[in-house]
Amino acid sequence: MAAVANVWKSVLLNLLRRFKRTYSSSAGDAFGSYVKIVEVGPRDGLQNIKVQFDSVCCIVVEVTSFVSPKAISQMADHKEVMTGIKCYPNVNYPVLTPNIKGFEAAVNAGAKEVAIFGAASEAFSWKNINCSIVDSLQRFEEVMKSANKTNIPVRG
Ligand SMILES: CC(C)(COP(=O)([O-])OP(=O)([O-])OC[C@H]1O[C@@H](n2cnc3c(N)ncnc32)[C@H](O)[C@@H]1OP(=O)([O-])[O-])[C@@H](O)C(=O)NCCC(=O)NCCSC(=O)C[C@@](C)(O)CC(=O)[O-]
Repeated sequence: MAAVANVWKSVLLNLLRRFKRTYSSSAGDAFGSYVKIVEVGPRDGLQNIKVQFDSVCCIVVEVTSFVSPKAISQMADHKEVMTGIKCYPNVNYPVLTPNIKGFEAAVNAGAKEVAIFGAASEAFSWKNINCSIVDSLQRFEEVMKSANKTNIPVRG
């Protein structure tokens, strides 16, 4: 959660800095260092779904990614986030693991479910996980073998 808040915070701060630069003459010191982040995903997302739900309960919350901090610095605190969250019964807390290194780190940090993520195009595969589709499938096979041995569910 901390990672998500950090990402939102940096996005909003960049927007505010740009807005301030553009309108600083009139805005003056209208902007302090305080930014309020309002997560509207559950409401904004659910209002677009026509089906009436009796009740909605998040039973799966994707927590973080065990990826290279050089690629996604916002996820560098994945171990702290994984070990720091309060886990509730009947809720799953999967994490992204693109390769065996990430999988092992995730399991060591207490993850009980992981997700691998590939690409439909070579271009996105290289952009997203810095390897070809074929290489990514070999990496995923390593994760799957280890996950099967340790009885860890994998979302693909
Ligand atoms: C995939 C890699 C790791 C390949 O990274 P790489 O550079 O191709 O691989 P590498 O083996 O050369 O590793 C480079 C450095 O990263 C380290 N490393 C290697 N693996 C890991 C790891 N797992 N965790 C932490 N560190 C790792 C590794 O140890 C090395 O460290 P160095 O020796 O240079 O100090 C890199 O390209 C990466 O992390 N990319 C970011 C992937 C990412 O987070 N993409 C966005 C995910 S969201 C998405 O795809 C959409 C989705 C999934 O949400 C949609 C949906 O939900 O379905």
